[in-house]
Amino acid sequence: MHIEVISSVNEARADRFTHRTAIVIDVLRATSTMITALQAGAVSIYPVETVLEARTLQRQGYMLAGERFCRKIPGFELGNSPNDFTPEVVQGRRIVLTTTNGTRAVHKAMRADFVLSAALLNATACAKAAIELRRDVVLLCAGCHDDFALEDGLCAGLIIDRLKALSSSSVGIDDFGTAMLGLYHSSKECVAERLTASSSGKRLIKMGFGRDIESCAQLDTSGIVPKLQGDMIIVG
Ligand SMILES: O=C(O)[C@H](CS(=O)(=O)O)OP(=O)(O)O
Ligand SMILES: [Mg+2]
Repeated sequence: MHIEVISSVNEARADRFTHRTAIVIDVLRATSTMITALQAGAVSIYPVETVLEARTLQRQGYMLAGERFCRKIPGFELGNSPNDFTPEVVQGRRIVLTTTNGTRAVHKAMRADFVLSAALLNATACAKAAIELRRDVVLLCAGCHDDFALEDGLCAGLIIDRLKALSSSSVGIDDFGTAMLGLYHSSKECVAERLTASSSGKRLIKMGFGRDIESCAQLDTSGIVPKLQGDMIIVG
């Protein structure tokens, strides 16, 4: 198995995904939110790039969720805080999600044979699912506004660590992936601190979303692996 890591959406050329399994990572907060929503019983998540597309789907019974500048979009039922996606709120619902980076990243990865969503919450489950799909793997760090985001790179390193431990075949890693594996190994005793000190973490704290960082910093608390099927993300 060969593993490549793409540092941000900006670097995500379509040809990097062909014949591969793509793992999209947006720890703060979109992919953590997707995992939490599906864990809480949401039926599906429809990732869209614009607020207008989301509003159009509201008439078809979708629950609208997402953020701009970290805050809930006016008229939407939910923002991008994983803690708001409780069973009471989302069980049985079809959700449309639009966020600044994460949902854009899912769209960039759509050329892949399979598209999975990962965060710290489901890293090991996601690595296992990727191994079962028997393709080379490309990890797409969503990043922030086209730049690399530390929390996504750290999670990529964690998933590479798990892929290496669990794969029965030999594993080759590109240079950026090797660097992210090193980042994970040097951070594993202080994951929450790394998230808090990251640019995205500082921004979320400033905006009053510090509690979300605590939730997103949990390792392997979920066995849910969101998987793209057509336009929808469902439990894989
Ligand atoms: O809602 C979030 O945490 C971010 C917003 S921003 O890019 O940090 O302003 O969006 P996401 O798509 O989850 O990275
Ligand atoms: Mg992010």
